[in-house]
Amino acid sequence: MDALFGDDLLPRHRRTIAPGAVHLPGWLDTRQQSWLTEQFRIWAAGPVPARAAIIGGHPMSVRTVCLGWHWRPYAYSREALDVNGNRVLEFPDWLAELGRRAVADAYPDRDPAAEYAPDAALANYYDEEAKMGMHQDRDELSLEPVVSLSLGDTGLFRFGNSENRNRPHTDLELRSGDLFVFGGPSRLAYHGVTRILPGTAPADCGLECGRINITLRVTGMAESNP
Ligand SMILES: O=C(O)CCC(=O)C(=O)O
Ligand SMILES: [Fe+2]
Repeated sequence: MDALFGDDLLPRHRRTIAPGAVHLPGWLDTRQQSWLTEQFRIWAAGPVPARAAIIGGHPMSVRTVCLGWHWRPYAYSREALDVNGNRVLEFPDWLAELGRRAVADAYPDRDPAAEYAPDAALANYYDEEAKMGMHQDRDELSLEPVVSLSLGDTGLFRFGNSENRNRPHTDLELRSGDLFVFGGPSRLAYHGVTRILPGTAPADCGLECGRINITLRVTGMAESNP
C-alpha cells in the first residue's frame, strides 16, 4: 500500500501553515513552469548577472537576480550597486498580474480594492548544495504579502515564527509549481530553505537540476529613493 500510494502519488492540498501563510501545491502547470524557467535564464543573462550576495563577509550559496528593484543586504536600489552598477530589468506587467492572481487565490476573502502591486522580484537559483538560513524579509517598507513560486528540484522550506529563528516552525516541501504566500500576521515570520532534494525536478519543468525560487514583493519605495 505504502509503495502504491507513496507521498508522490497522493494529492497535496492547499494548507494554511500559519495565519496569513498559505501553501498552494501545484499552482503552476508544467508549461508555465518551463516558461518561467526560461524567463529566469533571460533575466540572468541581462544587464545584471545572477550573483551570490555577501552576508557578514560570506557569499550566500544561492545566486540571485532581481527585477524592478535590486536587493542587496540590506537595501533596495534601482542599480545593482554591489554587482556591476547596471540598472536592473523592469518588473514586467505579466509578473504583476501573476502576483495578483496568486494573492487572490491565497486570500479569497481579501478586499479586492486592495490591489496587489508587486514592484520587485528576487529570483534565486539553488544548486544541489545550496540553502538559505532563517531570516525575515524586512527590507521592504510595505507589509504587503510576499508571493513565492518554486521551480525545479524540491526545496525543504522551514516557516517559523515572527519572534526569532527558533521553534515553533513548520517544515514543508516546496515542489516545482508550488505557490506559497505569506502576509498579514505572518509577513515578518522567519523562514529559510534547509535542503534541496536532488533529482526531484519534474522532467518537463525546464530545469534538469537545482531549484529556482521567485519571490514577488512590494518594496514601498518611491521612485526618487536611491
Ligand atoms: O527559496 C525560497 O523558497 C525562499 C526564498 C527567500 O526566502 C527569499 O528570497 O527571501
Ligand atoms: Fe525570504
